[in-house]
Amino acid sequence: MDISEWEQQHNDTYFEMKDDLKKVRGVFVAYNCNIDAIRHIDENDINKLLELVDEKKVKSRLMEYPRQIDSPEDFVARLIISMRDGKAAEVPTYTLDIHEWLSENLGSDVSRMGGQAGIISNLLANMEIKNIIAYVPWLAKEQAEYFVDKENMLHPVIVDGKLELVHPKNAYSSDNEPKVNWIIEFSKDIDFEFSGEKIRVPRDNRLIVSSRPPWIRIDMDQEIYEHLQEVYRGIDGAILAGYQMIKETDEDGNTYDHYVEKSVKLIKKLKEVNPSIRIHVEFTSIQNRLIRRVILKQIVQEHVHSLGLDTVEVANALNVLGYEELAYAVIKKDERAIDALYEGSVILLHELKLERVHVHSLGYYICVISKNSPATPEDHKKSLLFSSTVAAARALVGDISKLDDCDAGLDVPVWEQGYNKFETLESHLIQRGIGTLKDLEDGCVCTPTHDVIIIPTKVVEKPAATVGIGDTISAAAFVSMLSRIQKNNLAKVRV
Ligand SMILES: Nc1ncnc2c1ncn2[C@@H]1O[C@H](COP(=O)(O)OP(=O)(O)O)[C@@H](O)[C@H]1O
Ligand SMILES: O=P(O)(O)OC[C@H]1O[C@](O)(CO)[C@@H](O)[C@@H]1O
Ligand SMILES: [Mg+2]
Repeated sequence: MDISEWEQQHNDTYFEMKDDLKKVRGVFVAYNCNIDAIRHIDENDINKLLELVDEKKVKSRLMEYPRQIDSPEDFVARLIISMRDGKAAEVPTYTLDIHEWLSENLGSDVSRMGGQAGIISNLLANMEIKNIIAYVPWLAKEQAEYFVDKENMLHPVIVDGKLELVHPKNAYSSDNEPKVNWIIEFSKDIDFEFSGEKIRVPRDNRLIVSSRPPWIRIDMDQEIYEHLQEVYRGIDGAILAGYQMIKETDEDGNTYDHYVEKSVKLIKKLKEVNPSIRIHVEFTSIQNRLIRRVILKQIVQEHVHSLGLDTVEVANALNVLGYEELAYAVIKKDERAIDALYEGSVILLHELKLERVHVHSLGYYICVISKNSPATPEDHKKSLLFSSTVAAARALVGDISKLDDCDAGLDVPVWEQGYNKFETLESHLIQRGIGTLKDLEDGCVCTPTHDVIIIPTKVVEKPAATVGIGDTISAAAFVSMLSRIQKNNLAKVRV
């Protein structure tokens, strides 16, 4: 199929999938919500920041490449690296001092909902999907105000010993404080000088300072946990994210095993609430390699059905699973990269015993599916095409505030460069005997051990916002897949 036929496929599928969303009875979303303090900086700002820090210290930090931000010098060093190399980065800070320092010396332009779970909760509630049940262990009053004010936006609370679902603004604890992340955005071609080196920013990008306050815990209130089966409204799927918050040993002396056990217990509880529930984990950048491996091998493997991640995260996952060479091939920007990405996705599917691995990359998605997936390859393909249109709408407009806003994605073209990468993979797979030209033209290949869906996707030339588009892609695809499972089940009942 040529690019115009792929555009037609997007548009033919869209209205059917949009309509099917109403078949989903409810989605549970946990854990991480942030307030994202967003600041776009220019030359003046970077020069002002440089005056506020010790140049010698920054120089030495630049060499050391800090993995966490403990001081203003660490922050400025990571900012210079991001601006100079044009690479998006997300760096944790364990001290609240950085938030204070940035508030005093930089300030933010706007604050918005952040965190995979926060972004996904709002997206799905705005897409008018029934019963979006968010669970945030550290829900504070200020954070609760960032949830969309809609009736289907819910959070569990215990009232007189019984579980109730209310809007998050009525569910917060006044003991909690908001978790604020800083998103420092900068544009291509900014010029500045540091220690005699002239630096020109090669592309629009951002540095994310992910706060990790001492009170953060990936856990669930015991009373809510015990009453969870009272959620009788039917939860067809769960989207879980935020495991990157788990520490090797926390301030209370609990090791990561404690939180792995709690996380697995919640997944098992959700399966008690609905034995046919599908569980999705949205991945993210996890600096700590031990924690990254523990999440994959002890939470995702055996307990989770679906994994969403971008290409860098595929490489990072492969790396800690022992596939260092393949991980490097995924990251290298050469012809083989997309092949390695496909191979790596298949390895993740089998090694982590998943039903589905959905990888999003700029211009194409790859989704590998196990032979026992409750949705057909055609269902998966339609859900990917639908999510490509929804993501394009979000990139174009900056947000989705109602389901019809997604229609805006229909006018976004499939990206030529993404289509070319798709064709590269198509030809390599045919050369290796994995699928015929006909299969690949449809983007749907069935092999003896797994099925593969590959689609070229819509890309917005000048996106209004980029943070959270990956979360949007994964959530829209996963939930529309849930609607297909519901549709198939309803069809069986009718027969
Ligand atoms: N301009 C754009 N138009 C459409 N999709 C985009 C655009 N920019 C980024 N994307 C999609 O968003 C994804 C980013 O996902 P990810 O890296 O997981 O970031 P996040 O999780 O913060 O959203 C990319 O892989 C790409 O598929
Ligand atoms: O790991 P954290 O601190 O929850 O942040 C995860 C992501 O959520 C965001 O708030 C928005 O996606 C970003 O700050 C960050 O990339
Ligand atoms: Mg992501």
